Amino acid sequence: MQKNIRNFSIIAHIDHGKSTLADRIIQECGAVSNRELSAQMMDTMDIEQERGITIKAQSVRLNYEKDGQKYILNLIDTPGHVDFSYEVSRSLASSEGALLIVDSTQGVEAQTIANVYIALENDLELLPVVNKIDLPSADPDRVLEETEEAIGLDCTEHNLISAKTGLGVKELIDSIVQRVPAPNGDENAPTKALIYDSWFDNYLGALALVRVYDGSIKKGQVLKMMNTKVEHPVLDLMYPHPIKREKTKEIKTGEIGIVVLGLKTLDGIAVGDTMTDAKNPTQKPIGGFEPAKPFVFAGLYPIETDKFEDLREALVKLQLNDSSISFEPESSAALGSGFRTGFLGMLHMEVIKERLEREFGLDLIATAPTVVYEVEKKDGERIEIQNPSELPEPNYIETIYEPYVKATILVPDEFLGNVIKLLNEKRGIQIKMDYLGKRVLLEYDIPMNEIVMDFYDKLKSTTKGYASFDYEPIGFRPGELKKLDIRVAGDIVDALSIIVPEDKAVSRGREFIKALKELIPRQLFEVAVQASIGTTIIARETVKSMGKNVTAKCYGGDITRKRKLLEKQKAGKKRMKAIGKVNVPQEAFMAVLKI
Ligand SMILES: Nc1nc2c(ncn2[C@@H]2O[C@H](COP(=O)(O)OP(=O)(O)OP(=O)(O)O)[C@@H](O)[C@H]2O)c(=O)[nH]1
Repeated sequence: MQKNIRNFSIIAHIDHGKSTLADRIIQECGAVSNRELSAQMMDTMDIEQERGITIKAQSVRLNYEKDGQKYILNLIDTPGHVDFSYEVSRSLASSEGALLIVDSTQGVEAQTIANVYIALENDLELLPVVNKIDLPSADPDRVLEETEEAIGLDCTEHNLISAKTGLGVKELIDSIVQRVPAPNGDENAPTKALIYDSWFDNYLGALALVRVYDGSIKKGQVLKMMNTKVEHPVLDLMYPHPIKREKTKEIKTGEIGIVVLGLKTLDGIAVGDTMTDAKNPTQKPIGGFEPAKPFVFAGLYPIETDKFEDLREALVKLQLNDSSISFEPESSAALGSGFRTGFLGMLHMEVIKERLEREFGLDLIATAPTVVYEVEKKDGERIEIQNPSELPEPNYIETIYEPYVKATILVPDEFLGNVIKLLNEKRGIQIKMDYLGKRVLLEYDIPMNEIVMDFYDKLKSTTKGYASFDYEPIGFRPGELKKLDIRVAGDIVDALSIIVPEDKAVSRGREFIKALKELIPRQLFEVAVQASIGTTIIARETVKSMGKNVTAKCYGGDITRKRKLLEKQKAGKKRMKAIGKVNVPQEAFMAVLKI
């Protein structure tokens, strides 16, 4: 019965307590015994637990009884980080309501606002929930007032809770039952279901987590993915649960469930696609499908050149789990053979690199991340550039387009000057500036390239950690851009090339090679480090030679000490990549992030 189903998500700024609340609701509904209750059940991946962040959306089906009526509560946890905003939007599209969690010691933050926009686009009923009221510094009145002001949401009806102690959580569940609308799909229409998450299970193969809008999904039914056109019979159906999934023969209208298709890869099971009956398809798919698109690219190279095939195998395996990664072989004169790999954002890139090293035992060099540029050539052709070294010669280029984002920033007014200065340095364009009590809400359009560098760190350090930040891609705009090359000992190191705004080329080139000079260890000879645009050298530094022999200062006397020094020198080399005659450490490839 649809009238007794409630589908809801939890949205919040990072660390405001989503996962803690999800655990508490699960416990309150008796879905796990106390023995099974381990902290942060909803965050299941190792790296998620270690970093305390939610990467993949998790869902759970719960039973709840109120006034003698039995309800099914489907809780949809959403990823908390900006890199995964597309998953947030699909999770929200699967719900009728959302709990808007605000930390009573912090107040509304950038991500709260960004997520509310997505929720409102999806017409969700928003329930304001003020969390962490057990803390002495909690100020729920101020936080509620701020929520009304920043979001324009009527907060007369709200819940005050402590997800940690459980205070107010039962009342919150009652509010969910009362206020979140029941789904109202057409039970007799052809099957129509939204895939809002998909992943790979070693035993079961590809799994799709779906929300059924119309009709139902039955075991044995042949389903068709409307966008990718993949058709496949349903092998099994399950209800999602963090510990034990329950099998079912049918996922009915308005419900969520896991579809087992027995496919060996995730190909064709795309988040955002619509599933329907292959023989009796629905007329229109659920709107707004866009394939997850990598925004940030970097080269990944094995330090030992014979590990190239191992790296390929590892990437293939990871892609089974995470279809948003893309990779293509590339070769660099400096680094040898590797892969140009695409990620959803910087955090995603770090997580994948860490998993490759940890789970597959690979030692990798990663080049500096870059965004995707679009180049319109003089002959009219438009090409995509994922690697700065591929930029065509200037005389072939008509216009270079770069991706922009809409950045939302909340900052205490005492730091406003610092933040505006930083945004100007990063070529930001102010769209909006509003006061919220003693804090300021800023909206800026800003080139994405400026924020994949160390924008977030700089923002944090210039505001003593008080600013919060979120962003959303808004498309490409033309830019006055140039390729900056780095030469080490006279040779261009392709893996160090970057694309820079023309009017900042000289200053950034200078800073870049200054940083490189510090990172490239002294060699047996003097090494020139230069920045150039085309054939023009715009800056130069010299790494002084260390003299002929590290053992020279031992005067030939102490032979053990001499051997130790030579061994140390040898070990030091291993973590380096030899470029021509010069050994360059991993840090040098990330030096660009510091400028
Ligand atoms: N004192 C107190 N601490 C809380 C409460 N709720 C959550 N916390 C703590 O706040 C921190 C963040 O909570 P999480 O549940 O991990 O936050 P989250 O929003 O899920 O974070 P992401 O998954 O990374 O987006 C943890 O250390 C929790 O223990 C609360 O009601 N009271």
